[in-house]
Amino acid sequence: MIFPAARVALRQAARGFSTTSQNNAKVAVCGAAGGIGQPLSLLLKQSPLVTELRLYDIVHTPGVAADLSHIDTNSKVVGKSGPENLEEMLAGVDVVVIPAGVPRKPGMTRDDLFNTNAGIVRDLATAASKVCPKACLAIITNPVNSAVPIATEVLKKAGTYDPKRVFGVSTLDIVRARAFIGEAAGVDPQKVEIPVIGGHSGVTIIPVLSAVKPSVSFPKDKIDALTVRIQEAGTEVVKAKAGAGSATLSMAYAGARFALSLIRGLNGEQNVVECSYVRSDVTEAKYFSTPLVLGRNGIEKNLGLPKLNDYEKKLLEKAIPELHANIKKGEDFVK
Ligand SMILES: NC(=O)c1ccc[n+]([C@@H]2O[C@H](COP(=O)([O-])OP(=O)(O)OC[C@H]3O[C@@H](n4cnc5c(N)ncnc54)[C@H](O)[C@@H]3O)[C@@H](O)[C@H]2O)c1
Ligand SMILES: O=C(O)C[C@H](O)C(=O)O
Repeated sequence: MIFPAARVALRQAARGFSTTSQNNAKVAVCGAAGGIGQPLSLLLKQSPLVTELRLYDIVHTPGVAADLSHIDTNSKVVGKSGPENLEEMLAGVDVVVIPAGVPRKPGMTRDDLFNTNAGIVRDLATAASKVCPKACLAIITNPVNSAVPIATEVLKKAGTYDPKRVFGVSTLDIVRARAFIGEAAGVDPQKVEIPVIGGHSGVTIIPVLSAVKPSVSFPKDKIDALTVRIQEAGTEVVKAKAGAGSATLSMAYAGARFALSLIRGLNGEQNVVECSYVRSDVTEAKYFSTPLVLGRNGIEKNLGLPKLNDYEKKLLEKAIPELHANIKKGEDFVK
């Protein structure tokens, strides 16, 4: 028996190209000179799926671009600073990755970043709506739970909104869950599969430990500890960095994984699945992260809620009011 994905690959091979050889993606990174932006750009520069990398920041971007452009991979790198160059950097790109904005310091919540970062996301989405209206937006900037509604409202006003193309990047929650579960269960984290659903802050982060593959069974106290650690992992890093910012390297890894998955989907590769915080009717919350099949138009299919046990249903109940409040705050900012 030939599986559907294999059948597609065979058909494409017969037509003279493979699913991964259509590497013609133009990617813009906004916030490219920052703690996340620099290593994220490095990882994208290393990928054969990226043919052009456009780097934008309010400072230092030409230097980062000059540095990266000396790497011997087959992609062009350009970088410009300052709002007067933003539209040029975004024009016609396929994917815009946004790690622009301030990070947390110890004692702050992600929501405390709203006042500074909301305007940054609004302005970047406004520029994208003008010069790359078909691009997929991957928003890393916190608070993600409010930033995605902000970008959505901006694009709606501009008449360019496509819910299949606006993503809040929650991939770091998956990456962390795999690392912590791998460590706890004594298995290779790369072999661990787990959906982390909901949003990207505290109680809105819902690791579905009952769905872990390969199946592992943890006692109740371990499930509690793992759940809280995954929910509070960002704060763990903020505390450890002691005022020098939040996760940057693991976020760059996660951001690159998500951006490259988007490109693989856009290229027509089959069965590319990632969890991401998107417009959703899966729960009462207008935006919610669930596993998504990525394809030529962004979201190909929302795979919906995984089966939840009673413990996970309680986590979901706790997450919804917080998500409602975060979403409303983002929407109200643009209205
Ligand atoms: N989604 C996640 O899982 C996740 C993980 C880690 C961090 N974050 C968030 O990512 C953001 C960036 O974190 P960081 O550690 O890279 O911060 P950073 O301060 O090191 O870098 C941010 C960069 O954004 C730039 N910037 C500021 N205003 C801009 C604008 N208007 N246009 C373009 N660039 C602009 C700054 O000049 C800076 O270079 C923060 O909001 C942080 O909370 C999200
Ligand atoms: O915790 C933060 O402020 C950054 C990010 O959202 C994270 O999860 O590491």
